[in-house]
Amino acid sequence: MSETGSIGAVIVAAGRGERAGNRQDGPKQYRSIGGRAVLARTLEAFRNNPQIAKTVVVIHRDDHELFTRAIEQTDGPGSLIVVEGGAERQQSVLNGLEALESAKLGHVLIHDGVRPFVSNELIDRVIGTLQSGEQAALPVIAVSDTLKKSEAAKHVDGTVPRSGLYGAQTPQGFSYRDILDAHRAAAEANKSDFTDDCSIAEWVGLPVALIDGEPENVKLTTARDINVADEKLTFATAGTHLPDVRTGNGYDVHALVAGDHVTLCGVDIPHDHGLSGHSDADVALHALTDALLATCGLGDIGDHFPPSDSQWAGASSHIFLEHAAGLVAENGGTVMNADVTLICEAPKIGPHRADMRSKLAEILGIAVERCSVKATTNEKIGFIGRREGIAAIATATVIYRSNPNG
Ligand SMILES: Nc1ccn([C@@H]2O[C@H](COP(=O)(O)OP(=O)(O)OP(=O)(O)O)[C@@H](O)[C@H]2O)c(=O)n1
Ligand SMILES: C[C@](O)(CO)[C@H](O)COP(=O)(O)O
Repeated sequence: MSETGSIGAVIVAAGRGERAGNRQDGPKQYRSIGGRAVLARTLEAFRNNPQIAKTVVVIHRDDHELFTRAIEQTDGPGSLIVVEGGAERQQSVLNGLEALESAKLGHVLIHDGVRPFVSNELIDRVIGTLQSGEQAALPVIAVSDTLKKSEAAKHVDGTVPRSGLYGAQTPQGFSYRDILDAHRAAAEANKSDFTDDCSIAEWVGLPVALIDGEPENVKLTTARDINVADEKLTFATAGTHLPDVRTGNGYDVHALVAGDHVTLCGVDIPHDHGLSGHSDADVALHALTDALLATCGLGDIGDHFPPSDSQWAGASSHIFLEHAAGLVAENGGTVMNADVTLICEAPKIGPHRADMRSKLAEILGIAVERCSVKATTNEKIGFIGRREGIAAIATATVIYRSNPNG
């Protein structure tokens, strides 16, 4: 295909995701669904389509770090162009289109970074419509609910006939030059209230062809949308609706000795003592490793990493948890949740809880919502109460596609 006729994509991901709620792990496009960031999945969908020659992703200026982490969950950045977005979606799209100007595209597809379930067939359908001569292609779903109108959102003012009404999806496809000119004209006219790109095409008088959208191609807008997407992908990985659910628990304890920090759930915490014992003596990761191994009856951490083996002295305990998670996966298991309780008088766990949960999520490759870290003191009773040691109890739940021991 000649350079002039090639097809580009603009993926907008610079929004703040206000309706999904602000959270520590960033706006919705960086939340984990089925173990990978929403945006990583969306970008992969476009990368996997051989017809797309050039892709630009538009991100928020504060999100470079989050974006780098999301990209690590794909095959890498490749020739992806990254630009910063604006205050409104419309501005973000324009920035993305401008960044593609030197690519001499024939057509461009504009897509929401938060529609990760876009299928290859839908991308092909949009491209096919453009290649058949249409100037703009819009995937839609006919409205199927009865529509009510209400100004005050209290009582119904009337019923809107739904015939001829459609919900608009992305990717929306255009002749590159037409949509760039239309966006520039809208910016020049200070019109900034367009919620999709076809509205801008309509505003400049371009004909927009309707094509079939896909019900699965939802826009993740609310926290519920994200939870539903995570469940859908997690169950798809588990590959079953009659799950073989296994629960495992683990317990570990290590002595407090002279030192200046402890490592718990993979997080280094400054402390007036250190922990002694196997590897970095991270009781939490050791207990959780045992809990995971228990779900498939594969013994305990000592069987896999004997304390007598000097290669594990001082080792970082995430190696053990990763290994256990790998065995679970090899046996057809999907980790549904991990729960750790730390039992210690000090240090305080609360300030580190979020980092610990993120660390567990990262090691296990699951959403942070599926990881829990709790702490309790031992009410100054016994060896823990006397600050002689720290203990951890862990529970893991895993769904197996088939009997792991069968
Ligand atoms: N200034 C903006 C606003 C939105 N978007 C992107 O446009 C897509 C669809 O927007 P929406 O679902 O409305 O996302 P947000 O604007 O992030 O959500 P909210 O309105 O709840 O804050 C998202 O991929 C979002 O990241 C963008 O690139 N730049
Ligand atoms: C472009 C869009 O996805 C079409 O449905 C949608 O309009 C963008 O989301 P927003 O919530 O309107 O910003």
